[in-house]
Amino acid sequence: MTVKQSNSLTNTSITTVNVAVAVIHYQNQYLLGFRAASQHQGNRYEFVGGKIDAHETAKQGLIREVAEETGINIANNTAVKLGRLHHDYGDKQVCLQVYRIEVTAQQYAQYKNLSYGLEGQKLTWVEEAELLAGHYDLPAANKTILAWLQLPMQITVTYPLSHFDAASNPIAAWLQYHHEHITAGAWVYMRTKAAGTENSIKQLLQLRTDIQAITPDHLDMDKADNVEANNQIIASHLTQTQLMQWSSGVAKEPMSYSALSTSLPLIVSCHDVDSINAANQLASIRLQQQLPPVIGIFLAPVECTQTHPDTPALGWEAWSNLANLADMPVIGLGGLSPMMYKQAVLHGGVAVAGIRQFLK
Ligand SMILES: Nc1nc2c([nH]c(=O)n2[C@H]2C[C@H](O)[C@@H](COP(=O)(O)OP(=O)(O)OP(=O)(O)O)O2)c(=O)[nH]1
Repeated sequence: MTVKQSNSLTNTSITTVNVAVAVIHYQNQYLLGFRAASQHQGNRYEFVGGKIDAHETAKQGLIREVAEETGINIANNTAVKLGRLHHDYGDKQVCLQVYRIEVTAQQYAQYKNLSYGLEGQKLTWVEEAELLAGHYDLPAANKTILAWLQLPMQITVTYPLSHFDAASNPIAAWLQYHHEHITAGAWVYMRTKAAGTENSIKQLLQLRTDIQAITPDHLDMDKADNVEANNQIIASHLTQTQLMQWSSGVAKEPMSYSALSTSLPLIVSCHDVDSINAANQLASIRLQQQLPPVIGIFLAPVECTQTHPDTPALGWEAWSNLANLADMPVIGLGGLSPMMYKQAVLHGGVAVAGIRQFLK
């Protein structure tokens, strides 16, 4: 069933098909369907899903479609909102409302040998690493979903350089501390909160080739002495202030697109409704311009923190309401520990991040 939606970017009325998409997995096994040749985007793999009926919410459509196509009842599973994305296929415009659902061990045991769905379509469980490496031919819109799925369950944030002000050489102290205390294989947001730290970040990446980095958007990593470490940099980060500056620039001159990283996916920080709306606008423009997507937002502070004692905490309920507004995966930040991952998921998040409790 189709719905009319107003596209705020072009201000024209277009017909968009709202689709519920279920990224169903059990640990690192993901369920894919195969679209029949006669269907739109036929002969491609897909996540289970289909059109949301006019009387349904996205989650109701998701539960119905999964049951109709596979027989799996996900009504009692947690559906984690990954995001919403518009895609123009030329012959059809879709708005995919994407959720990740981990089935239970019992459900997996019951359905792991399922090779055909209830509508006669082929179904297959595939390895996460192969799916994310692009080994399965999915519709073009799914490229963004795969980028979202790369996000880990937890992200470490570095201490700012100022934390080491008492040391005789704060930069050396920052480097040594993080060299020793970052956990193996971590994703690390390199928040030094200081200019001219490109080389320190690069040195840390050379010392810790096992980690992946999110670097501040204003840092020009190409300026670092040698840039081999760049393949460890997987995203660029925008503060809420940078995001709002970008947004007001676009409001003044709608056709302008300022020089945010065009080579890397973005992760942005948000604290309120206005910044989430700006992040959604940024994500939408990047999709239209076929630039690497906004893969997540840090939504903070969930709880009070030592680093920002004067900033009032949102609390999980307000955090959850804000997280719902975001068109991309949401990462909890502020006073959290890795143990709070499950709580974040129950409130609509995909990951947790922090400094102290994420370092060893
Ligand atoms: N199910 C699903 N659809 C996707 C994915 N990616 C993507 O671009 N799409 C598009 C393809 C289709 O244009 C649209 C889904 O519509 P559909 O035709 O499968 O919906 P439906 O099951 O209600 O279909 P039908 O019975 O009316 O044929 O969304 C995906 O991963 N899963």
